[in-house]
Amino acid sequence: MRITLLFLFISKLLVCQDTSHFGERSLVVYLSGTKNTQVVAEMIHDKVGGDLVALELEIPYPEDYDVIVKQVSYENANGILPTLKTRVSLDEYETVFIGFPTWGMQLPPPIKSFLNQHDLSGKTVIPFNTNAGYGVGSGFTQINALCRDSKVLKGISIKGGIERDGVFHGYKR
Ligand SMILES: Cc1cc2nc3c(=O)[nH]c(=O)nc-3n(C[C@H](O)[C@H](O)[C@H](O)COP(=O)(O)O)c2cc1C
Repeated sequence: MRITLLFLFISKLLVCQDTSHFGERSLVVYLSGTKNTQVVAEMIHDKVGGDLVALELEIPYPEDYDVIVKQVSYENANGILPTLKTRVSLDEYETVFIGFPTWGMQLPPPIKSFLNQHDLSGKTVIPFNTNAGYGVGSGFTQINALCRDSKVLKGISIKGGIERDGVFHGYKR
């Protein structure tokens, strides 16, 4: 059932786009703590090809949900951009799909790090999101603001796990 819904979701995402130029020059880059966003990223990658990259941090977030929430809140309040372990060269890509979970009703700090460190100007950016049922929050608006010189297409958001309540569709931290 869940897989069927995800297929419908990906189809909807791609039907909304002009897919004629997707292919070897596409990148699907994502952040995922408990694999919900990862599953969606893998499905998009299966459809469009190109490369698939998971963002990893130099210092991973702690295991405990409440501790992560506090850390993320502190990072957001103080403009802290966590250091990424993952290095990506975007030169060869025309289209970049960017996947992220909603954290504190906004973009997770590691996605802000990625957008801060990479030049996406002139590229087509397609955001996608999973969340616990409260939606993408300001995530897509923030992507638009951080990718002013890109062509940002309409993103799609889907309900994933509810980590706060111990509901995991991917895996438990
Ligand atoms: C630090 C943190 C903050 C979160 N904040 C929200 C939120 O504000 N709204 C929401 O709907 N879900 C929130 N979630 C839940 C995740 O968005 C949801 O479980 C998502 O599917 C996780 O994706 P992932 O498995 O790819 O990490 C939060 C999760 C974490 C870890």
